[in-house]
Amino acid sequence: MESLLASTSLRASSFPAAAAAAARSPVPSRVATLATTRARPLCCGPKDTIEALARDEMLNAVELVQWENGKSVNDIAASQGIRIRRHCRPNSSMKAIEEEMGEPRNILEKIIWDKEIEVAEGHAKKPLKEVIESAGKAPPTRDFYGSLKAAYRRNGVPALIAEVKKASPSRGVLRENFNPVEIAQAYEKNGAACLSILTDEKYFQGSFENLQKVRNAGVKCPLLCKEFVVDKWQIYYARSMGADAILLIAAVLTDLDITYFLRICKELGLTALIEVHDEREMERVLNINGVQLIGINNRSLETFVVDTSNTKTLLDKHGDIIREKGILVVGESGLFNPDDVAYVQNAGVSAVLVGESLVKQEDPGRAIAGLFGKELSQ
Ligand SMILES: O=C(O)c1ccccc1NCC(=O)[C@H](O)[C@H](O)COP(=O)(O)O
Repeated sequence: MESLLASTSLRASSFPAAAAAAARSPVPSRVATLATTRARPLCCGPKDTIEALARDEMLNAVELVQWENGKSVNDIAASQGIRIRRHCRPNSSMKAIEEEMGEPRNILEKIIWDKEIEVAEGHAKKPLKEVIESAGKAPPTRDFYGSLKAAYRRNGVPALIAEVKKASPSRGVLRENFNPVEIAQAYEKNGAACLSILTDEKYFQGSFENLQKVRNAGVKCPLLCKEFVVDKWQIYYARSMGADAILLIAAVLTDLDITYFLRICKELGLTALIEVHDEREMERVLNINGVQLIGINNRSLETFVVDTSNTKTLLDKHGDIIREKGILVVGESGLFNPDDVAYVQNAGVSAVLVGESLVKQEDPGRAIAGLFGKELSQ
């Protein structure tokens, strides 16, 4: 493949802000050679991302240089501490991919590799242009962020994002008799501020149809599409199926991906919940403009280890800057009782995302009062 920047003539010199930044950049000699560099082929790359961000001068000079020099997506990701690799071969068989790259190193990487193939199939069935049109015709979004803020103020305990979750890779099937609409309605009736609907089929037995069904059943709580986003197609698709918010996982997405996806979310009126698990991811995300909502996952998606002290550790270190920026924090995973909720509330979260401990109960709606030690008002 020819270099993206070479083929689209997106060079620092074409973009005044990038060129100015280049002048200040610590790598002036490399920048100076931009116009003449014959770039190596890219392994793959979010072509549209680079084009759109370069057009709007949102790329800095260093990023441009990286692309111009043919750094692959995986090189750029690794330079940001991202351990999850992309295979970037969505039309190949998994066998061929594994022959080249070895087996996925952990469950998250496995999910992402399957997702790359699944998204390419989605594109083939419903091209991006069509999905964008459908997203444009969807009923307006409801305010996910505002709903969390209001519920926290109203109840004095973290606002609840209740998860409609049938199964998970770490726990297997959580609920045999699974009716997503009934569960969603029970959550809403019992004070959930927002709902999270898992849409991954292979690992969570969820679906985009579940999201659509819940939306069409008249549930008023804003809905988070809980998906493993690797491509903008999924964001438009989620909106077209009724999502009000979408999850973006920092362990998977580069800073550039997050920046670009945030821009798409803004255009669509979607709230983005940016999920972090460790120090490095938190630092990266706090340096990205436009972040409103950060989820701290207590579960490592690579090892499945759940540790609620993760929320406290990250907030002890970054709480001040988070409050200064007006960012809301969601404590995610492994919350089972009022003590767990109080612990993450004291650490500084304004909301919690809870699946297993609710969905496993016979009456998931009634389980909410058990989780908080009191009834929540709607
Ligand atoms: O839940 C898993 O096993 C899992 C595995 C790999 C990637 C993601 C996974 N879960 C997503 C979540 O983070 C949770 O569904 C969510 O935070 C709720 O957690 P819980 O209350 O512990 O069900």
